[in-house]
Amino acid sequence: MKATPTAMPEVLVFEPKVFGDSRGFFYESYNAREFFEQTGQNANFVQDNHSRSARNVLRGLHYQIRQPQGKLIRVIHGAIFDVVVDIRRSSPFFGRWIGVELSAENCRQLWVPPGFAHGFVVTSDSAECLYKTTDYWSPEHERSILWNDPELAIDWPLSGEPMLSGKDSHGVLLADAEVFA
Ligand SMILES: Cc1cn([C@H]2C[C@H](O)[C@@H](COP(=O)(O)OP(=O)(O)O[C@H]3O[C@H](C)C(=O)[C@H](O)[C@H]3O)O2)c(=O)[nH]c1=O
Repeated sequence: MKATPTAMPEVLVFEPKVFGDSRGFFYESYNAREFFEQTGQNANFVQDNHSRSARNVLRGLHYQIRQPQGKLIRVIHGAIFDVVVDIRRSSPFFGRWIGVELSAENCRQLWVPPGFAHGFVVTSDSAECLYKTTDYWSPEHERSILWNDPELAIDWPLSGEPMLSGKDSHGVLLADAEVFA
């Protein structure tokens, strides 16, 4: 598992070693020892999530203001443009975003530590995402930042208007959001 820092160095792209043969392929999708070696963190993942979305579905930008979740995201069908926003006021990257293509094809995974808002848009006909989280879902602590906040100016690869949940249609601007110290 090779880990590559992104423009926000705490956010890492993992590329697993994929063993292909005439039967298909095999790879370790998670290895706690390797995760620690690559991140220096003993992530205690407590929840696995699985979502499926159609093209142009945009989920996000979500975070939990309490019980913030670290997330290890991968795609097992289709492709997404995965976006992370640093919402830690003390960070030199506060208000900055990065986007990474995760797909069943590239087998890449994204490690998003606690302290970031997370979202993605589906760029294939459909996509299935699996992700581990380091804390439990806590709906009362869930917050949404508006996907098209002009201050963030995220360059979403959209083909037309995105398909949003009611919650995501009413996200708040970063300037008005509860953020981390
Ligand atoms: C997140 C979550 C949701 N739910 C229930 C609540 C709703 O009845 C249903 C759909 O929830 P929601 O519309 O919040 O799902 P997403 O829009 O995919 O939310 C996720 O999308 C972005 C990309 C994230 O990073 C988070 O993991 C998460 O916020 O699943 C649960 O039962 N457990 C959970 O952990």
